[in-house]
Amino acid sequence: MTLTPLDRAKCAAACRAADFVEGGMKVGLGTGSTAAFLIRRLGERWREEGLRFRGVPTSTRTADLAREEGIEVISLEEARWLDLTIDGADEVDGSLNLIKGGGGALLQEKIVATASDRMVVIADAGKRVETLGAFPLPVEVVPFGWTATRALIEEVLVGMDVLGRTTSLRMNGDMPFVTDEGHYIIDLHLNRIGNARQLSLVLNQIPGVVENGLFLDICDTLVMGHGDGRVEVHDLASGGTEETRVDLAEGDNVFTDIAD
Ligand SMILES: O=C(CO)[C@H](O)[C@H](O)COP(=O)(O)O
Repeated sequence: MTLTPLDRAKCAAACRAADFVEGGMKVGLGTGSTAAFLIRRLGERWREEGLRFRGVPTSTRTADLAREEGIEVISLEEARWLDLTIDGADEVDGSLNLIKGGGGALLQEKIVATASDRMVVIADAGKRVETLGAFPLPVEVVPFGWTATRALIEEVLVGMDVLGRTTSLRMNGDMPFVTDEGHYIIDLHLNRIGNARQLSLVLNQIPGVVENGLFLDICDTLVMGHGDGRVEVHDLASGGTEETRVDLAEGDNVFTDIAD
């Protein structure tokens, strides 16, 4: 099976980040295709190295995959606090601020990441941007009165430093997409977000808005993969960047399982 350079980049980042998990840790497990590579790799380490840790999933999809891999799954209520969360992202800027929620799991992802000593983001190099906003910003809303909530969101966007102002209700076929918590998602097509902090605060003040996909000052480390197996690890605290290469042969099973 031929794997795309994009899959290789995601897998390289995920395999490198899997090394951050140590025995006895409580680990937040992200959602999405990059996070799926991570969970496969952690499953390998569980079986082959006897690595034992407890995973807190950020979605039912991730919980199912982690259990399939034989990883011990606990809830955030049981864990209370986590050593580490590893998750994907839709966009990452130079300060490691993020847009997340492309997979619709932003609420659990934000709660889990915020309840962690360290958040590590795994991403292919295409996710790196100068300024956030080309990827539509997901906003999770309560279904009750969602059209009124959407109108209020569109109203506040008028005063914001953004380029685009259209919004769309995320769909799943003919029906609205429903999150694990039973909410809807409104995607904001902003193109460029000039002041992410202000936008995040204003959005979360609108009644009916549960949370938005801006993750500001939450990510500590970015592990960015390239299609040739190169991986850059950017650490915010030290300001340092380390470059390594992941032996992709090592991740072959991980690749195949996901690609299938
Ligand atoms: O935020 C997310 C899910 O809500 C994902 O982490 C984000 O969408 C990236 O996904 P992928 O790794 O598939 O590109």
